[in-house]
Amino acid sequence: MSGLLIAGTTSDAGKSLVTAGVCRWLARRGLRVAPFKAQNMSNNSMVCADGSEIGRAQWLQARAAGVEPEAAMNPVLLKPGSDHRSHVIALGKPFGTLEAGEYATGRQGLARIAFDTLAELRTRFDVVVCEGAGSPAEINLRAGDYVNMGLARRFGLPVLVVGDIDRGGVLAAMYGTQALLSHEDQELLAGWIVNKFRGDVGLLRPGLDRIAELTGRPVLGVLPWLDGVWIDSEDALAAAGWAREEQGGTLNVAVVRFPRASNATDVDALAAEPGVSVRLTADPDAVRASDIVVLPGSRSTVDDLAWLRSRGLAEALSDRAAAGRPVLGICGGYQMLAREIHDEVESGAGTVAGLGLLPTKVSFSTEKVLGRPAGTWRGHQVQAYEIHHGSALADGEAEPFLDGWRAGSVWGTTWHGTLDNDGFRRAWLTEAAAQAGVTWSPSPGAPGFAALRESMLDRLADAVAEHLDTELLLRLIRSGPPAGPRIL
Ligand SMILES: NC(=O)CC[C@H](N)C(=O)O
Repeated sequence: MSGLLIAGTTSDAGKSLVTAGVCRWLARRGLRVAPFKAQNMSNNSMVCADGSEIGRAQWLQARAAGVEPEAAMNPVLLKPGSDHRSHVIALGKPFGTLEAGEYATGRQGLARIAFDTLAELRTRFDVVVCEGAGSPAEINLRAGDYVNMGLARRFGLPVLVVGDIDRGGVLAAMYGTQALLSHEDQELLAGWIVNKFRGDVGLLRPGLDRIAELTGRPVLGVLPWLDGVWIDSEDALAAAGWAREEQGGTLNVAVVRFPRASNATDVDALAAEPGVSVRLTADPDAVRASDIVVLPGSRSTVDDLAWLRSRGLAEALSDRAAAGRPVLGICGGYQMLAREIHDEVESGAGTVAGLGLLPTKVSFSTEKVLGRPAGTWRGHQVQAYEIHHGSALADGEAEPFLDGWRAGSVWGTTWHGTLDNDGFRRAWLTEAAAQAGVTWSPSPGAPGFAALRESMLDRLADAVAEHLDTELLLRLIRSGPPAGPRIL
């Protein structure tokens, strides 16, 4: 079998979820499927069983495929720490930093790693479904590209391009994408998928027919907008799908929108809980008014702490703590709650004062901690993962809370993913709601979070089966790009 590359006309066209749906659809047919993204830029990541770190989306796609997530599925992960600098993870482990200007020179070695990894992965799986990044029409990046057409050229992969009709301009984006590609690259372009469609597909049909005619490429199908399919977003907070949905709960949770939020998928499980409304905010009044406030992880703890202060959010958090209203800090957010932070590693700032809401001191070490710890809280099992350089030590009296501490209404842990554990999440929410003076209890019979994720993956695979020309999809995967296609 050959494989496939799923690219997009834009970022956020839905490539990750379409890839997840295709992975599950192929797995249902009894094939051994692996997802692959040569290079991901994201601060939402996951720790695999072997201790390697990969992008959250590839972890989800591996789950969709029913295989164990591993470093090879996302050999290069760039985690932006600022607008100009990314922390590079290669094959699941720290690999230094890359300045924006260094991409051209720094990338060659990374391209080699990605190509070697895909070559090896292809020997172990029946099909590898590759996901592109951004858009292949970013021709300014073509020379060093190893994620989009550069990857497809190297492996002779047929490329399907996903267009986002919800954003508008999808026909122009499809045509324009092809027109901007070189002849060599157009030869690999095999067809189109229209994504996130709401309404009557009959109205769209003449446009689709015309685009197929003009481009000489078939439209494999139109995937509908799927409500409720949003968890495990690739972009930290910015694209959190639940932020776009009406939730209408009685327990209000505010999640502080750090500029460098990381692993913010932690709050997905709160947004999925019946009776809970989650909002992203940078507004001190919202932080004061909400029942519960979550400080998520951060790729740049000290910088995001300074941002917090500059926005008046630090004061709002202190007021909450003084009034006994709950605040939960997770990893970077937990570090900020400390009395003091010593960091010569991530920010190089030395010693800075923390918010002083937990009796802890944090110090950063060059050694990165990657792990999948487990524990219990009030008798509930908790499976978690951790990704950090900074560690907190107690500097006074507090009640143990997972690996961290609780002092009054302020809770903190380095562990991510704790809220995915149904028993723990519901017990903690009940206790935090009581601290906030709100009566909230879990809805009997509400699905667990893992079951919700599974049903989301099933809905994606069902949409692939129902709306795409799956015969053509299989033919492309087996036989590669079409022979002699039209070149614009
Ligand atoms: N995952 C996180 O929130 C990381 C926190 C912090 N940036 C650290 O590396 O320690």
